[in-house]
Amino acid sequence: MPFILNKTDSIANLYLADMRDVVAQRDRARFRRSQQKLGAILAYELSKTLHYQTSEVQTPLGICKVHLPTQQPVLATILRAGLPFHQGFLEVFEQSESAFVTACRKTKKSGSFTIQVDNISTPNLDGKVLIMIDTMLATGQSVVNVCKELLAQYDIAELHVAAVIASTEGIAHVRANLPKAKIWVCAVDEEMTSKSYIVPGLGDAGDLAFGEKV
Ligand SMILES: O=c1cc[nH]c(=O)[nH]1
Repeated sequence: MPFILNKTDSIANLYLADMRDVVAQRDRARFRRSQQKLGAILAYELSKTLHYQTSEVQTPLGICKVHLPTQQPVLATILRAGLPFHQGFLEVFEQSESAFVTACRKTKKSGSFTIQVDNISTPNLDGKVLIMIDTMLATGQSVVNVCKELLAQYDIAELHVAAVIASTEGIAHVRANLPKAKIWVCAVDEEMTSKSYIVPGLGDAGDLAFGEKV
């Protein structure tokens, strides 16, 4: 089962409502900030499932036993929409390495499309925990295609997929194609338009954060 943040009431509901609000969205700095905050909150929730080991810290007054993560996950995102969400994760996993992906839609005459992964810039992922961060998990095709390429190249220890809003179809696609991935989302919406925008969703996350693309 995916982890769904808004199943429990918290202040995070406010940031998500802000991202969805057609008037508040006119302020793109606010839109990016809300997304960043949700990234940090989801990263904190996810951190509870990582591996920890006991260690010792010398304080000015003595030695304190602490329980620390054994590694920080690698944070991967798909340009450009995922950048503010990725930044939120990076605020929590401050020492993480990052991977960046460029991908684009190849639309057919019928209106359907496939996702072409153009480039992946990544550190070595062997033995690492990877979090694939994508703001809107709509069809799930981009995330699945990128993760499959990475899984074919590296022996990834643990795979997580994180999104602000996911469609039910996107979640089903990830679960069917990446059965070992753990899914982390802030909310799930039921519907999609014929152009694969999530409904009610929030619109085009990349355009809202960075300006309308031509
Ligand atoms: O609703 C959607 C779906 C994909 N990408 C977006 O930015 N919004």
